[in-house]
Amino acid sequence: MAIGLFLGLALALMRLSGMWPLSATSWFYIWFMRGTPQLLQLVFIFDALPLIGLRFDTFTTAVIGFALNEAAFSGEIIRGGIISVDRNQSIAAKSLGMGPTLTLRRIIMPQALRPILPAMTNDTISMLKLTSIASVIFVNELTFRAQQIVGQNFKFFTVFAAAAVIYLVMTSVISIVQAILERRFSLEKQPLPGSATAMGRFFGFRGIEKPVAAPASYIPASPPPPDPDAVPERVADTSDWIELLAEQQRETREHKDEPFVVCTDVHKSYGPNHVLRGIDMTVKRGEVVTIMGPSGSGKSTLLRMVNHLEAIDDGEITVDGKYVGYEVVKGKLKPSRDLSRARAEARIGMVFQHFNLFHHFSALENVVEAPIRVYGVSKQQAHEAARRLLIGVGLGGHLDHLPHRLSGGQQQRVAISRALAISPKLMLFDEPTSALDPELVSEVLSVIRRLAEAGMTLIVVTHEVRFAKEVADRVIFMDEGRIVEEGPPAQVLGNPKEARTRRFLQLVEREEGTF
Ligand SMILES: Nc1ncnc2c1ncn2[C@@H]1O[C@H](COP(=O)(O)OP(=O)(O)OP(=O)(O)O)[C@@H](O)[C@H]1O
Repeated sequence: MAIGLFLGLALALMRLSGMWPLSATSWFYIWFMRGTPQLLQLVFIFDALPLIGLRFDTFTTAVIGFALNEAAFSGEIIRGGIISVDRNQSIAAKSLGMGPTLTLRRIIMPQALRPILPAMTNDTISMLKLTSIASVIFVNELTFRAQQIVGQNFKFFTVFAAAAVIYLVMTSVISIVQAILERRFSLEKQPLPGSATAMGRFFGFRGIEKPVAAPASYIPASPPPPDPDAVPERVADTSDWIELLAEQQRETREHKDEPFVVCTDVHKSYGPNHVLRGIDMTVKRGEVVTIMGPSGSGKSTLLRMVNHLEAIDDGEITVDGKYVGYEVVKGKLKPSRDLSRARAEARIGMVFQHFNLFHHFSALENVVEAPIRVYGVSKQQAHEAARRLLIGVGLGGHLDHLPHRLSGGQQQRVAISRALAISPKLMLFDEPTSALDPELVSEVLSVIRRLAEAGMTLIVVTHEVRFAKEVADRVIFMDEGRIVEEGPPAQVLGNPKEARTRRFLQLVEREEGTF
């Protein structure tokens, strides 16, 4: 079973890899093993392989046969689990500089295990019962042995009932392991009332579900335990936090107004769709730039290319004088071999429209993950900094809450804290408020406003005209993959030169009222 699972994981990863020889080999193996009777496979290993000098005893034959067969089925179950995890989870991990193995181990597999476990348990139980067919190669397994005993004493009912009880015990053990693992990887880490008994878990019923109150243990004991009542829901007084950020931005202040993000003639296509058509953009150190434009104009694509979440087709982008994820080889730009490391070194924080928090981690765990795993910060230091950041954005009472127990505005504030925890030199915001209810928008915007006050370099894709007027140093308006107009907010938003900008602003004004 264990061998089958291990091989199954390898087959699933091979099928999902972008390399077609691996993917095709895995596909062929799965197709063949699932398409041929297991009985034939056992007979083949036992009778045909000796012809080429591979001779195994009956027990080893059974182990190999079942493991190879199990690998094909578990491979597909594991692949199904992996692809069921939202793609945005790995995009968020990438943006934090996490490499493929770390992302698979820490982010994807713990979430994939939830759908994998029930299917895998079914499969294991089926396999266990199927072991009876090993008797054809004279493996002395349970059913075969029962038949032999019945042949001697003719007590059909007693002997077969005993065999059934032994099977039931074995399959029950597997079901209990499943229940324990499901609980371990459940998003409901806190015990659910009505489902806390082992019997309840075993049989899969939950009793009467009641709303779960946050247990007292939500508030960590040290350092300073924040009182949930004392931390208001609005963004807390963050002088301490702002000081920390302002301290981090010292270099920014010393070199203020130097070019920091430089995009030169950047092009990007998705198939025939030419999304970016020659973008030239410079963002200075400490500058706050908002990018606006109609849907599909390429704003998010441009943002994702700054930290190399998307590759550039033509042109170049530098951040702090360096290419992110490219190296110059013989005068030409080549993708870096270690892209995750390049992203991590660039220290670019990114906040997404749909937050992309890691669903299986609490708010605090979301924030400490990259500092500990990617940047090697000690656990204690990372936890202290994360608490400080989360308290700073008014979430001191929610440190141990999983994302689905937080409102959209709270989730976005965790996402901002997570990006800030890597001490970014640049923050990218991709429509950070467009998935939020109107009353939650201001709590997120006020955090971004504070980052601007701390002197951080920010590029914010947003349609919040009032926010852009108040906070941005410059507004860039994009349409059809080009920059149509850029300048100070008062000019671009108050008195746009281009008819296209005017039309867009009129539409936004109509939707959101006067700004
Ligand atoms: N991964 C992708 N594969 C294929 N096409 C894509 C991909 N990402 C974006 N596009 C396409 O590129 C174009 C620009 O998308 P992008 O998300 O950058 O626009 P946007 O201006 O940010 O729009 P919105 O405000 O709606 O998010 C769209 O036509 C979109 O369908």
